[in-house]
Amino acid sequence: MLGSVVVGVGIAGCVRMRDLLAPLPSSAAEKLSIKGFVSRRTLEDQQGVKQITMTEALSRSDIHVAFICTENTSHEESIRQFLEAGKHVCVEYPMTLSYTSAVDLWNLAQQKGLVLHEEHIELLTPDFKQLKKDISGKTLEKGTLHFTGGPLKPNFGFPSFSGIARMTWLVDLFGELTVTAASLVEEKENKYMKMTAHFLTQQQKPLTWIEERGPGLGRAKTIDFNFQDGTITELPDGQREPVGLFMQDLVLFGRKLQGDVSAAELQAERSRILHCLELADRIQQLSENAQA
Ligand SMILES: NC(=O)C1=CN([C@@H]2O[C@H](COP(=O)(O)OP(=O)(O)OC[C@H]3O[C@@H](n4cnc5c(N)ncnc54)[C@H](OP(=O)(O)O)[C@@H]3O)[C@@H](O)[C@H]2O)C=CC1
Ligand SMILES: C=CC1=C(C)/C(=C/c2[nH]c(/C=C3N=C(/C=C4\NC(=O)C(C)=C4C=C)C(C)=C\3CCC(=O)O)c(CCC(=O)O)c2C)NC1=O
Repeated sequence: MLGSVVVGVGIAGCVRMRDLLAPLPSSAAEKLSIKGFVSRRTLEDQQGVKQITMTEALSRSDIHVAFICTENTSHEESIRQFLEAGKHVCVEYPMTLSYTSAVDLWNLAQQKGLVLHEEHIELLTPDFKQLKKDISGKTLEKGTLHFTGGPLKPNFGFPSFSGIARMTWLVDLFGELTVTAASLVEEKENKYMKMTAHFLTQQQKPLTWIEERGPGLGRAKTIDFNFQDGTITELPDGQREPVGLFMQDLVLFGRKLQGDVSAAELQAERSRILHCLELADRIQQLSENAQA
């Protein structure tokens, strides 16, 4: 059994605790058990799980794994502390708020022989799985992905990082991208922002990603993908699955801990994650240059 700690008790942290308390039967997630949670607040027991201090989490020999579920600005430091302490890490996306720090952390994990896993539930949704099937074999001419949502709390970072799930969709569907232009419109007083990023695929086809957040905007994605033989403007309704998204991710993490994921698969995932973080960095630079 691998004793685990959940760091940060928000939406994601609570779901992690729920799933660790009732892992999918006969799956790799059953290898994990929860020993406690860490919070910067003083909290009562959560779902029967006890609060422990960060020092305890880092030093206890029966704790082998940390789930980092805090807001994005604090991921990097927590990941580093747990890796240094010899613990495996599962972090909610985005891993960090810069490409170089992610490379550093990944090297550290490798040196220490530890698993560093970044959650990507957006790739596990039924809609995405169906979209990927529908698109397979088609040749893209141009496309747009427009995300809207409510304002984020502070400390989630630049929108190309907080919204990396949308870019991960594009990269998973269409391959490696190059950023050609990016801009950010921000009305801080209205809690409104709109980021626009333009990409080219390796086949030199244009893709646009819009990340828009503001009060009253519902969480939604609109797509407009033009292919040589037709257009997809609606997300397909995928087949609902009995296993929740975070549980599917937990099973994948568990399989990595057991050494059940092939080196090729690990390498492909790592390349995709680092590529997306590099694009996020580039989008931030271009947007900030445009504003200066
Ligand atoms: N929500 C989702 O569906 C998904 C979230 N993620 C990622 O998960 C991470 C965390 O996101 P999410 O859980 O949504 O964020 P939350 O805002 O719910 O929680 C973030 C942190 O804020 C603190 N916090 C939570 N509630 C309160 C409160 N009432 N008062 C004061 N502090 C509070 C907690 O830290 P502490 O306990 O230390 O105070 C918590 O870890 C992010 O990296 C995000 O990108 C990724 C995919 C999906
Ligand atoms: C109701 C309020 C609500 C909040 C505060 C919320 C927060 C929230 N959802 C996220 C992603 C996500 N959230 C979900 C899904 C959910 N997440 C949920 O909390 C719920 C109830 C669902 C319902 C199915 C998915 C699938 C993602 C992955 C990102 C994506 O698909 O774009 C993220 C990570 C950043 C991002 O990609 O936008 C945050 C902070 N989601 C919400 O729905």
